[in-house]
Amino acid sequence: MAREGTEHWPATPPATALFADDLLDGEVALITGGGTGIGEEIAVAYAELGADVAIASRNMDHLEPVAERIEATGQSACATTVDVREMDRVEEMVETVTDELGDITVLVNNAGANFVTPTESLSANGWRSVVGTILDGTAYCSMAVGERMIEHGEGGSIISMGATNSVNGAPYHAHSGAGKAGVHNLMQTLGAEWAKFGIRANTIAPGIIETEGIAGAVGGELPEMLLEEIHADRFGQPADCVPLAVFLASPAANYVTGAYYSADGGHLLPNVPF
Ligand SMILES: CCCCCCCCC/C=C/C(=O)SCCNC(=O)CCNC(=O)[C@H](O)C(C)(C)COP(=O)(O)OP(=O)(O)OC[C@H]1O[C@@H](n2cnc3c(N)ncnc32)[C@H](O)[C@@H]1OP(=O)(O)O
Ligand SMILES: NC(=O)C1=CN([C@@H]2O[C@H](COP(=O)(O)OP(=O)(O)OC[C@H]3O[C@@H](n4cnc5c(N)ncnc54)[C@H](OP(=O)(O)O)[C@@H]3O)[C@@H](O)[C@H]2O)C=CC1
Repeated sequence: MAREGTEHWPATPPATALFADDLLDGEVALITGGGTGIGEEIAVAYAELGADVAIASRNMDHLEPVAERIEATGQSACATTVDVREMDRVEEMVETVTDELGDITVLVNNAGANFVTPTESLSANGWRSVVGTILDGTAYCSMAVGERMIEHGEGGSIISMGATNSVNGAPYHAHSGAGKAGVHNLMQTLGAEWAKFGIRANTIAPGIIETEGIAGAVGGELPEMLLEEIHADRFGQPADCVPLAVFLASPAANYVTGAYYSADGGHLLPNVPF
């Protein structure tokens, strides 16, 4: 099933082959959900490019092996548990990371949740569990880290994982689509409000990326028929999302805020002439 690359749509090379190896020297990055999938790939890439990296999620079993991968690059790591749906846990996380690694300069709101279900079968608790993680979690982490960035006075970069499902509706994952649309709007708001503090806020919107998380969300393997909608004729891999996350964390994006970048192999583009 995995399609890492095809003749016309080869695999995205590792960050070390694309960027200067000191690009993120001096940065302290916090990546929520950094123990699995896309977040893990971003965490390791940031460390390989010189950042100290903190990762946080509910389950320490996910985090410890990734912290070891970060340390193997020679950078410092911090692994700490958090449920991003709870503001007091988020505040504790930010305190722990700041104590261990110093002031956070890059926040990646990557923790996510989804499952596929008809909306008429979606319970209030099901809605809350997903929207709480995606939208409340992104807001709480951005507010807690943003407050520190403002106090510290040296700006920073906030990067949130959106999704292409935020654009044209999200049949059978209404909670996710609505939450991700809110995430993009929130990044635009913060980009506007916090520009005066030198804080940039941007959204990356993956298409369909092969991870254990999405397999769980769709209840098994991704159906092959979905490829008919993807011009690249392959599903994405976590590595396909990394270059945008590196770019947005780096000085290359010093004039970029409120932006929305998709990494979706053309999933959002129409494939019929009418
Ligand atoms: C087709 C093409 C697509 C193509 C899809 C393309 C999508 C691209 C966009 C985004 C993709 C991704 O994010 S992929 C990444 C996904 N990653 C993850 O989901 C990882 C984290 N997930 C989780 O922790 C869990 O799966 C999740 C349920 C979301 C939260 O767990 P919690 O322990 O907080 O919650 P729980 O107590 O288990 O459940 C809370 C409520 O949700 C309900 N619930 C849980 N799973 C349910 C399910 N499958 N169907 C109905 N309802 C469900 C429960 O019954 C509860 O409601 P009550 O019974 O009423 O109490
Ligand atoms: N894969 C895809 O096709 C797409 C993914 N995305 C988005 O990209 C991001 C990464 O997705 P992907 O790598 O596939 O998914 P994963 O399921 O691998 O990653 C989600 C991560 O979030 C953490 N997490 C979930 N809920 C919480 C919570 N309440 N508090 C703290 N951490 C939490 C999980 O760790 P733990 O269980 O330890 O808490 C896990 O590490 C998500 O925001 C997702 O919505 C967007 C579009 C498509």
